[in-house]
Amino acid sequence: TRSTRPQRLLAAVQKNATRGDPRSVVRAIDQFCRHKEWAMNVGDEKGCILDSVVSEANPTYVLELGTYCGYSTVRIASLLSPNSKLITVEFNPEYAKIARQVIAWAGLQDKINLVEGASGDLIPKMQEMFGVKTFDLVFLDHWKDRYLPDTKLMEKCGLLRKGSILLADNVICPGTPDYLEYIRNSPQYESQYFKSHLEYTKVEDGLEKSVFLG
Ligand SMILES: Nc1ncnc2c1ncn2[C@@H]1O[C@H](/C=C/CNC(=O)c2cc([N+](=O)[O-])cc(O)c2O)[C@@H](O)[C@H]1O
Ligand SMILES: [Mg+2]
Repeated sequence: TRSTRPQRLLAAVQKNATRGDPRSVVRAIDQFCRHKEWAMNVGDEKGCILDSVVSEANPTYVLELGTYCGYSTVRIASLLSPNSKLITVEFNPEYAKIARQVIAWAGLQDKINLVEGASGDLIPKMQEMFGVKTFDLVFLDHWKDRYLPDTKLMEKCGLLRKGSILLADNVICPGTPDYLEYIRNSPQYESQYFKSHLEYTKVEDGLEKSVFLG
């Protein structure tokens, strides 16, 4: 049977990227998506904004919601300091299988915990499963109608501390109107919009960075 797009993306990584070199993995995926087949990675333009937020936060514990093929997983983990951890959540086993191989090719499997399942089920178990108390940074990039419920769930489970950063992809395209409305009007968050473009296109999109005030 015909291969899937994630399988072709992985093949492009294995063909064009150097084992153990995360930046070459990121570059190989961006080349593939820009010149061969579009895919819903955060991409190179928004990726630079992601890099600056991660570097500035210098987080010890990171949570990513929606691994897909592991592009942003690798991009974030490549910037983390030695004893920090990225936990990434993915409920599609096919995508998880591809992402594990992309992460392994980048040589980042020791920094990353990919856990298969639905965010709504796993968020309440983060403390017991991984010994996490709170997350310093959360990257939201899963189904857009899950951003708000999962943010409220993280608040309820005490996974956010004063200064925790939420960084949300696609707040314009495809758009997360209920999340934006909540987070921009809540006295518990200080938000900032980083205008950019939908990955590999000229369509407007952007990232919303929100600091939890506790
Ligand atoms: N509750 C949940 N728990 C665990 N994993 C979950 C989940 N909901 C979704 N996922 C996973 O997260 C990814 C979904 C991303 C949706 N992004 C998108 O739909 C998307 C679309 C466009 N676009 O259409 O241009 C551009 C983008 O940057 C996008 O992120 C998939 O890998 C999916 O399996
Ligand atoms: Mg996205």
